[in-house]
Amino acid sequence: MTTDDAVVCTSLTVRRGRQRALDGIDASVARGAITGMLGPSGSGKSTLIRAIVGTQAHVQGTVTVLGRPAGSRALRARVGYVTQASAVYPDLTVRENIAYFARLQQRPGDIDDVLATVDLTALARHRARDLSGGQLRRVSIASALIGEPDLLILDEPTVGLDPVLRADLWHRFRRLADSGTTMLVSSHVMDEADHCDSLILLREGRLVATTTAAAMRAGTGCSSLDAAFLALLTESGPT
Ligand SMILES: Nc1ncnc2c1ncn2[C@@H]1O[C@H](COP(=O)(O)OP(=O)(O)OP(=O)(O)O)[C@@H](O)[C@H]1O
Repeated sequence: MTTDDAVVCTSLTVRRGRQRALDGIDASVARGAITGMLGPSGSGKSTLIRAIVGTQAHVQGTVTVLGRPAGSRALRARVGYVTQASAVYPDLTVRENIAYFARLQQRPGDIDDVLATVDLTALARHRARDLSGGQLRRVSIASALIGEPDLLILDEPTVGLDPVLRADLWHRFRRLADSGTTMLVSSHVMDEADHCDSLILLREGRLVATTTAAAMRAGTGCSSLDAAFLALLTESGPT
């Protein structure tokens, strides 16, 4: 972990009911890069994201975001968070949705720039209720981008999208990272690791590894990332 880290989690444990949804996680997110948070359903990805955003209860350990404790008031304008649930008003147009979120920001970005970033310029006047699932996902992302966050956190943004739309979204995430936005993106699709600069791998609330797709393949001898993940699980032993 270095001063270039946007997020540092130390000994992070979260109890949900009787269970530890996260158990002693030490992990970091490098600035200006794409970090993928990968693991099967129920492995703790959303819980870890909420701990980083500062909305998770029963957090033990420390989570530092952009040099401040997670959830600090000063971070509100600097961290964008796109949840799995849609944050789009169906009766408003695409532009009206983004304009609404812009009004919640002290220093909003330019709506036309944000529309262009997510390729929604041509749909700006369409009502959100008439959009496809992939288009709606881009409206949610635009609503977070309008705050010009330093750190953008996306919880399973590609779930349910076809391969073409998924590839398109990853292309846009890369452009955002190249322009200096730190990206933390969760997924349960191991193939998406190839789009990330570094990886946080989770299983049943525990950290399996912090690694890269190349290191996963080299270390396990598996060309398929699914197979490499399964090999890492075997190496890391039973939970
Ligand atoms: N409200 C809750 N109360 C108690 N336990 C919960 C609650 N929500 C989730 N959990 C448990 O916490 C653990 C982590 O869940 P979490 O939603 O963080 O996983 P995830 O990796 O994001 O899963 P998915 O990919 O399905 O969204 C799971 O074992 C889940 O059953």
